[in-house]
Amino acid sequence: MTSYRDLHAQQKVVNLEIKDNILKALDAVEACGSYAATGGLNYPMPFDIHIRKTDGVIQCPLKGLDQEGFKKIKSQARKAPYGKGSQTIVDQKVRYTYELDAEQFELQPTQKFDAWWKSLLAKVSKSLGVDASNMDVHRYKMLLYPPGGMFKAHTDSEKEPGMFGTLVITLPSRHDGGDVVLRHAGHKTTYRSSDYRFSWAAWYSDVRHEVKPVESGARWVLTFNLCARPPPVNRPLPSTPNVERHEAVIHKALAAWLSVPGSPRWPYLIYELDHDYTLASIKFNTLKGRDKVRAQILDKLSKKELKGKYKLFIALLEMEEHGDCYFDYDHEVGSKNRYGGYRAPQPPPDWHEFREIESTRRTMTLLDLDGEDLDDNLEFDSGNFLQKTAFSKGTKGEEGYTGYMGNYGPEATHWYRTTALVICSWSELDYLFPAGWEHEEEAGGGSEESEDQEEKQVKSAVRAPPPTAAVRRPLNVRRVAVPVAGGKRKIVELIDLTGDSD
Ligand SMILES: O=C(O)CCC(=O)C(=O)O
Ligand SMILES: [Fe+2]
Repeated sequence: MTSYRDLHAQQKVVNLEIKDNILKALDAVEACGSYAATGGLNYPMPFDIHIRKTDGVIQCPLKGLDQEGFKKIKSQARKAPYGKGSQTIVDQKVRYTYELDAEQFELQPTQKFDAWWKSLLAKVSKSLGVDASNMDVHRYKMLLYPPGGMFKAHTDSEKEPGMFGTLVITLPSRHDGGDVVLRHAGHKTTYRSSDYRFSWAAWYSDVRHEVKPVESGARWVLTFNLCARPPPVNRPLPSTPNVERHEAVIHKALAAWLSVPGSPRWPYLIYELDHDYTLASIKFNTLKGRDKVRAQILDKLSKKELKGKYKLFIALLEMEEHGDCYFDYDHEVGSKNRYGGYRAPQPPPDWHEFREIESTRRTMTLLDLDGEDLDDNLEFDSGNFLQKTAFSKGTKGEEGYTGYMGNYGPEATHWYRTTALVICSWSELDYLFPAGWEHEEEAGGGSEESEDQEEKQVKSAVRAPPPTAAVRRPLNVRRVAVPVAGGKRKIVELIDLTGDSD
């Protein structure tokens, strides 16, 4: 007969397997890029633009397009058509923008152009998950959107052999509206070119996208065809990442975890992100590359197929290690040298190894995907990390050090920080919020919702009252070791009063 102990041990093995499968499923997302990517560019631009005319050239105003510049460019342009079946037609209700062909204008590079272009293409190819050395980029059109200018939802046709995507560079011209909304496999990305002076966006050709009407000003862009090099004959073109396949694998792995009956399963799981984010930048819509794809998949599953089963958070986590450390008396207190002279104490090194450690792990901030800051300073268990070594990415953290104090040996504190996604089972949210939490229960089940409804979805109000036992401290505290009398060091807390402290 199997004993309770054996059963327990078996369950533990099953649970470890479940955890491992979730880790593998999330790590696998690493293999693919995003279906679309966007980013800002540093001004000034490393090129000038000339528009060719029969009787000369128009030098484009790159400080920002004004009325006069707009008129000049428009005078050389035509209304852009769009493809309808095998025809191209002009219909202002579907597409309203002016266009110039690649032959009508010239980019005149400055000295910095080559390095700039290389680094831009590296960003584009990395975010789309394409090998940069196999990508050619061909200038295609200059587009000018007047107020009211727009382009209804469409996918891009293959403008030349090997084309698999589009790159857009938005040139300096003030405008409101004109957002490009990109949708793929139930996911949505918005490229708000009006937020930048100079910026880029890229997407795979099969990604459905629309340019929302420009409300004021003019939107001025260059478009480029992203092509596979050399044009493949029997080789498939780079294509949109198979987000659905990843989604299915992650769904299965999470469902296995969520269906384990109660304890001893992990009530919440922590997945360390690829990139580092600061308190200011840690938000769902500022996640980068694969972090974003992972968060999008987990978010979608939590709202659809696994609705009501788990809640997703983004967190900035801190591990604090405190303890006695090894001490070199002669080094830090000073000593006599062999000629009877005195050797002055040396400043302690920046980093000390511990003899014994006590460690605690806390959240510095915990946000839901709407950016709502739910709490900080919640203790968490590193056993919930999916990665085998938590805080693995970081190099050495920060150290606070108290030197030799007569009766006491030297002590040090090390702090490490990392950012992570926290996936918490709905029924066990109180493990994460031990002092209790209030929420509007999210209905279980996996009903499909329309995109509009989804956007309007009422925020689930998870509120964690301050933990009673935990000491709350301001978020933007930095602890540093400062020298004090006698060549010693003391840990002080520096509080940045300019930022928002909790
Ligand atoms: O204006 C843009 O950013 C995109 C234009 C576009 O979708 C296209 O030319 O196919
Ligand atoms: Fe397009």
